[in-house]
Amino acid sequence: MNMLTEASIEQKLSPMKNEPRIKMRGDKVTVHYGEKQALFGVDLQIPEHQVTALIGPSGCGKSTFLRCLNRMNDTIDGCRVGGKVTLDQEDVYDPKIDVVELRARVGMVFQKPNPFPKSIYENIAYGPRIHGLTKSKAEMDEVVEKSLRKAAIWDEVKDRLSESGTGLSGGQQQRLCIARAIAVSPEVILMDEPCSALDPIATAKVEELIDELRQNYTIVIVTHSMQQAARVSQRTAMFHIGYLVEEGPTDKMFTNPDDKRTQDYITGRFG
Ligand SMILES: Nc1ncnc2c1ncn2[C@@H]1O[C@H](COP(=O)(O)OP(=O)(O)OP(=O)(O)O)[C@@H](O)[C@H]1O
Repeated sequence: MNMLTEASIEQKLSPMKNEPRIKMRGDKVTVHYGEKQALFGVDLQIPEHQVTALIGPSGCGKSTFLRCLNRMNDTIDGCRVGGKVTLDQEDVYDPKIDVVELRARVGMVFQKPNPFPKSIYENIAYGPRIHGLTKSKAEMDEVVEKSLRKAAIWDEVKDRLSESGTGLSGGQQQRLCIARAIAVSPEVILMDEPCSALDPIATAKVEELIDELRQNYTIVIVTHSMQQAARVSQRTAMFHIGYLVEEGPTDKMFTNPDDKRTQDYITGRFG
């Protein structure tokens, strides 16, 4: 009889050494908006504790795919998602899934900073409060401070926590929104062109922050900036008219892509 040793079982079950664990996975993902099909059978793995950049010409389906990962497409009338999306191997479209809890585990930062018209403190405290994550004012103070520190904005706002979040600069507002996403202890953070409304200095700060955040979180970012994808991501996925063209390590995608469409896009020949 062929006896499997403990070591060989371990080898079969665990991923190859140095290979990151796969945090999320899209399997033959399709999306329709009414009659119009926007995604065609997208297979994409999102490795844990890495930044995955989604690139491709306007309208190719990057944001649509991003929104499949935390079911934000559910909020769009007439939008239907097919195929499978998993988070830690759990089907996120399973009817048993609590969507509010899913969106706390898979948080989102949008293109335009969108703080609530409330104090800086309340912007952060709101999520932990509705999810019942803290038991006392002292605990909440700690969550607020930690989240703002992790989003690299604590020093700029610590003396004005009761002032409105909307009074901050655009770059500060975006870091506030990142702090708000962090406050509910997400595992994955989705970012849809998070720097497109920011100036180069604020952009550099947010990019630096993304790099620090990946130690604790898995990040998926949609970006139109090839320089940004190259600077912040470890993996890049190239989309074109609803199809995933190719994906791989960012340095390979930018120096030696397999597909001519990727080559043309990253060198600015189309898009
Ligand atoms: N709410 C919607 N209703 C109908 N069609 C939509 C909707 N959102 C997106 N689409 C269509 O789906 C396709 C993919 O759009 P999506 O926004 O995902 O592309 P994108 O690659 O993120 O584009 P961009 O880079 O311009 O933001 C496009 O043809 C778009 O017109």
